[in-house]
Amino acid sequence: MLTNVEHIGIAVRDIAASNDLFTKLLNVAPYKSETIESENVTTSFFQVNQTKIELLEATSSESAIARFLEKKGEGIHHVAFEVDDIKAEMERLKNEGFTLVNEVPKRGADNKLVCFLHPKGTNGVLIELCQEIKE
Ligand SMILES: CC[C@@H](C(=O)O)C(=O)SCCNC(=O)CCNC(=O)[C@H](O)C(C)(C)COP(=O)(O)OP(=O)(O)OC[C@H]1O[C@@H](n2cnc3c(N)ncnc32)[C@H](O)[C@@H]1OP(=O)(O)O
Ligand SMILES: [Co+2]
Repeated sequence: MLTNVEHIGIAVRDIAASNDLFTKLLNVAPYKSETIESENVTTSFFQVNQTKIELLEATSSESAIARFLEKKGEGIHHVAFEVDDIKAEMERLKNEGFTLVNEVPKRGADNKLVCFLHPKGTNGVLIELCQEIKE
């Protein structure tokens, strides 16, 4: 089951400058900054009541964020929904005809397992599913 909008991902060119901008905008500092080598991104997270803003800067030209910035420029990159059982949701959505970008959940930022749905099948919006890792 999809529970809530866990975060909104925003692609930025300069995460240090955007951290300052969003700190002023939201009147709160980021609670976390994390580089995810497997995704070639550096992230920072701001808590806004029940949801979060994730800023994403590319660390390599191979990054999905670098390609997005080149084609579309800075802006909203994805919407992430929290799920209680990511494998069950992936199976359900696949059976509904959605295209999973990754067939196996992968480790994302902020202690989550994540899966993406291709934007070509979701009205042009990249959707992320994420489930908290309980250790
Ligand atoms: C930090 C971890 C994690 C978290 O825990 O929160 C993250 O959020 S990581 C975020 C970065 N990682 C990803 O986005 C991984 C998933 N995305 C992908 O694998 C790829 O971006 C893609 C969706 C499969 C597309 O890549 P690719 O097939 O290599 O081709 P293009 O980059 O050329 O794009 C093809 C096509 O799709 C459009 N597109 C791409 N990204 C988006 C997007 N975010 N929103 C909307 N549309 C998007 C792109 O414009 C191309 O369209 P056309 O030019 O019309 O063909
Ligand atoms: Co994300």
